[in-house]
Order: sequence, then C-alpha cells, then structure tokens
Amino acid sequence: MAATRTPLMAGNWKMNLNHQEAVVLVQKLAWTLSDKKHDFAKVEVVVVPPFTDLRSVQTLVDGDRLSIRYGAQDVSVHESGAYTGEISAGMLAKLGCSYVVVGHSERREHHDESDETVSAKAHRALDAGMTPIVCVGEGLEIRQAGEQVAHCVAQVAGSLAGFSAEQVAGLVVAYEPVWAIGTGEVATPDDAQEVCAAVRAHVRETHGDAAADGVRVLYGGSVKAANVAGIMAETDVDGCLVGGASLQADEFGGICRFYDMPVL
Ligand SMILES: O=C(CO)COP(=O)(O)O
Repeated sequence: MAATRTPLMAGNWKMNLNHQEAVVLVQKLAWTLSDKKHDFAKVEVVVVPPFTDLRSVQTLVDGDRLSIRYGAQDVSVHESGAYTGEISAGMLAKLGCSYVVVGHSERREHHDESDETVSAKAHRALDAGMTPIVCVGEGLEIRQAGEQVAHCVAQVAGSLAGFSAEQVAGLVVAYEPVWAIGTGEVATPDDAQEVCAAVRAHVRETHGDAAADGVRVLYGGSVKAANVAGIMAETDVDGCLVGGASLQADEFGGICRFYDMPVL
C-alpha cells in the first residue's frame, strides 16, 4: 500500500441478503466503525449488495449520513431499451452508487463475459460518473503453469481498452485468483504482490506514471480480519475485495481496520 493512494475495502455480498437484511448489516457495520472512530478518509469503506438492496441502502446511508459508500455487482453494456432483466449505469448512478464491479470471475465464468464486454461495462459505469472495479484473475491451471502474471496482464489490457490515462488513474482493478475465491485458500502476500505489481507496471507502460500511481489495485480471495494485515503490507496492494467475510459486520469492520491487525 502506498501512502499516496487511499486504501479501499469493498465488500462484495454476491447473491446474499435481502433488502431488510442489507439494512441490518449496513447499520451494524456503521456502528462497529463509529465505535472505533473509523476515519473514512484514511480507509474507504464500500459495500456491494445485490441490485434489489440498493434503494434501501441508499435511504439508510442518506438518512443517517453515513460515510460508507456502496456500489453494484454488475451493469448492462446497454444504455437503455429492450434488454429484459438488465440494469443500466444511469439507474445505478441515480441510486447513488459510487462503484460498479465489472468482470467478476463468477460473471466471466457463468455468463461468459469477455474482456471486451468487461471493457464496455467499465465505460458505461465511468460515463455515468461511477468508478468501475475491474476484476481479473487466473484459475488453478494457469497458476500451476506459472502463467498468472501474463494471464492477468492480458485481462487488464483487454478490459481497460479505450480508457485515457486520466480515466485509468481513477480506476480500481481487483486481482482475484479464482482458486482463492470462497475456498479458504488465501494467496500469500507475495502472490498478491506479484500480480498487483505486474498490473501496475503494465498500466505504467501503457498509460504512464500518473495512471500507474493513481490506479488502485485490490486483492480478493478468502480475505479475513486475521490475514488482511499481511496482504495490505505489500506495496502494490491498495485494498481488498472481500466476499464471505463482508457478510459479518465485525469481521468486515476488522478488515477495514487492517492497520490494527497483527501481520501473520
Ligand atoms: O470473490 C470475492 C470477492 O469478490 C472473494 O470472495 P471470498 O472473500 O469469499 O473468497
């Protein structure tokens, strides 16, 4: 983590919690963090609930003037029209979303999303004034062949196609090795650093220093309060994209306060 970039902890709830449960969890998280006098300028805290929860989260965040930000798990490549079941970037922006996750490995896998699709979604999000969290990551076979860096850099290259240096400087990339997602198999801090550094080096090559120094690169995959500090100690890791552990206020609160946690 570099001092010039604000660390970002984002909780991807995936397909968990209805809108009532969402309100309870965000309230608990807000209490937990306010109890500890969390400085949101020091570590940005984001929840990423299912679409159906967003309006309730917006109402709570606005009503209680919470500093927690929120985002969506996906967005349509289309602006509007006859696309049954799709949700547009404009709709999400209107709900006060700050972020949109695009290209999560579960969408790449179950919905066949290509880098081209991911790039189109990222453009939609950015055009609507939200920050895309662009996910990349390798499966186990690629990792075992030692090709994780080449694979992830290629995904970044494809997913960031057509973005200006200025735009890239404000983006978030999340490195999530597929073999570490929901498996309890966390990558080592060195594994995380290797790919996050390569992503930044690639951005430096293609978009220049300002983009490379600005873009935030997160790690995701079995992050918990107990292992977050070691991961965050790495120079090129600017935060975490958290799945399972973000469904518990105490646990996610601990992750947001990684600097209080012991380095394992
Ligand atoms: O996919 C993830 C976040 O987007 C990671 O999930 P877990 O933290 O449950 O491994």
